[in-house]
Amino acid sequence: MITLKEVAKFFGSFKVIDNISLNVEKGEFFVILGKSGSGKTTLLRLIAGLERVSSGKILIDSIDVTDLPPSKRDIGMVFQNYALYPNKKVFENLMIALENSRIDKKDKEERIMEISKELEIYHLMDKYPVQLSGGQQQRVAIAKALVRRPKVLLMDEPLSNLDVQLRYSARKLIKKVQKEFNITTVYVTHDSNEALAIADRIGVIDKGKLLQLGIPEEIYNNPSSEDVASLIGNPPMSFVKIDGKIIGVRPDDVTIRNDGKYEGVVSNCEFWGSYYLIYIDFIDNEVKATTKERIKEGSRVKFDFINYKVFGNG
Ligand SMILES: Nc1ncnc2c1ncn2[C@@H]1O[C@H](COP(=O)(O)OP(=O)(O)OP(=O)(O)O)[C@@H](O)[C@H]1O
Repeated sequence: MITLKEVAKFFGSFKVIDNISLNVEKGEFFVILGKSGSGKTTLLRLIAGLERVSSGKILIDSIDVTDLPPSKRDIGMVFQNYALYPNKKVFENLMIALENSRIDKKDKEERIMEISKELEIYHLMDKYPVQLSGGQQQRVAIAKALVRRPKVLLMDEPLSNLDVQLRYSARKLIKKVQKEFNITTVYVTHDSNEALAIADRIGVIDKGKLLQLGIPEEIYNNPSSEDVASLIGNPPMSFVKIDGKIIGVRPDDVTIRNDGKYEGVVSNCEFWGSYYLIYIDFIDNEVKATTKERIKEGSRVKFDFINYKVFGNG
């Protein structure tokens, strides 16, 4: 379990992390979601010990690690750039990760074989990193982080260099291995769909503050504020001002019909595969809706909201 107690981090006078307290349970897949610059990477680096907290405490399995260096925290890390030794073969890269483990050579080899089979890199042991595809390098980097069997795995946008197809298979594999080894994981992303797909629980942060903590369904169905709602879902929610109130409505919750209460003009129509996404201008607002058929730009349409969330007075 990882415990953060009122953790704050300043760079100069700039508060990057603002008194964050949270628990990540043993074996939990915890995702930190936030936009660029929100403080995600800094929070992960604080847990790793790559940055020192300005105030607060960090505990791993009830041990206070606040003042310990990364090497003493029993963590594995995977970052965007996979940090493999270019002049070492895959097998040697994995051996280096076990350099300080007090187990004999045979056990080290067994562990490497086990994790390599799991991550489907067994056949790549004699290759140099440069001979591997991005997806293969990423799997080696994960193997490198896991082969020591750390208590905690920290991942910072580990899929961002992969193409779309590979991202899906890689995230499935990460989740499978994480559950099999029951490893407490903190995973940073700015991609809300990725967060919703992979997380046991999500912590949404903005400007260094923890805005909401919950399971994916809670965060999606019941965002606690406009800031959280604006980060979740693709296509995203529209925010409209109606009768002095700010209302958040998802594109799926807008129906186009002849007797609709509202009326506007379609300014854009995009094909998204199984539906079209249309943008409707009305009064000072823009609403996105999904439709089964293409609607020409410039058309007038009537519509209703079948579901929405009120976020306050506008
Ligand atoms: N070493 C540093 N010195 C000063 N400011 C920093 C330092 N590292 C990060 N920052 C600032 O702290 C803020 C948070 O940065 P951080 O990298 O944690 O955000 P992020 O959410 O991970 O963003 P991204 O998704 O773009 O990587 C940013 O405004 C950044 O400019």
